[in-house]
Amino acid sequence: MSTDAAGRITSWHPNPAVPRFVPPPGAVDAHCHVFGPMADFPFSAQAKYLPADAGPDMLFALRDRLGFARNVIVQASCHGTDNAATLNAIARSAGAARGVAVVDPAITDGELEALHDGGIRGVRFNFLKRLVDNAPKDRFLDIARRIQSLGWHVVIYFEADILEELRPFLDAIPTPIVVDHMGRPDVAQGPGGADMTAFRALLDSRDDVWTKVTCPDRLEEPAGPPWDRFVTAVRPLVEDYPDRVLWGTDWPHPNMQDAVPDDGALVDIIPRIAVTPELQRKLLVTNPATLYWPEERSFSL
Ligand SMILES: O=C(O)c1cc(C(=O)O)oc(=O)c1
Repeated sequence: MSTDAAGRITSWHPNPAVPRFVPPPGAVDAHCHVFGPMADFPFSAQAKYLPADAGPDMLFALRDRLGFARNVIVQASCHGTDNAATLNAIARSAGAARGVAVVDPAITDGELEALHDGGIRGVRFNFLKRLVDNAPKDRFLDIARRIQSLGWHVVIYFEADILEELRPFLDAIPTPIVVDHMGRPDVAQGPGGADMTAFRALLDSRDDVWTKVTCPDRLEEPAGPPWDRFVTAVRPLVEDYPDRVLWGTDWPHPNMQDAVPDDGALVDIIPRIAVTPELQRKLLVTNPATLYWPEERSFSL
């Protein structure tokens, strides 16, 4: 555990390996965050963790080291509903990042449009009690209806044990849905286990539910490569839903300070879950472009 004198936590690897796998041109790290810097972008009073600074310069250096071209920056829970740090990182990316915001239900339509102008293309609903105090489904649904006209989607983070309870809420969301970290299945159950079976039922219920095949470090305990159980459980999902999967590092790995993953090793998982160049291109290039840079996709199709 790395905590400085001010109690601020470092949850990322100090010197990640350069991966052996070379991502295809235009590859997107579609799930990462920025923390601060705190002097410019203070953390929320409700934050459940107090991280050290992990700002845009560090994120873009990692992107280049890993061989990626773009980032999708997901507002981290420690920044609450103030998206300034995420917007700052997008603005500093020279067009190489877009983002997902967390918004207060009282947000105005004008404020949503300003987020769109700042590169936001979705809102995140977080149901993890260790990360947020409230997850008001009725107010989330209201937001989901209001973002429809912007062409955005909903990103949702929940754990496998509440999937069934969430189904009526999920079914009512009128926009595409992206599920963070596959709704945290127990990957030790294997590809046909109860958690993956329930998650596949959600994917099969409509064709606009997407997922991020991310976080072997979070989903496999004890954490650490080679993450064989993650690969065994997730590879069939990539093969069966090749047009609805996204991949990301999850850097700077909020709350992973006791077992920080090496981002280079995380990238080297990709060819084990997406085993052909075509699957890799969909996972890393065309799928994220469809959600985050749709104006480019309409030209290339
Ligand atoms: O599992 C987590 O602790 C976690 C936290 C956050 C966040 O704080 O936003 O985001 C993630 O994707 C995962």
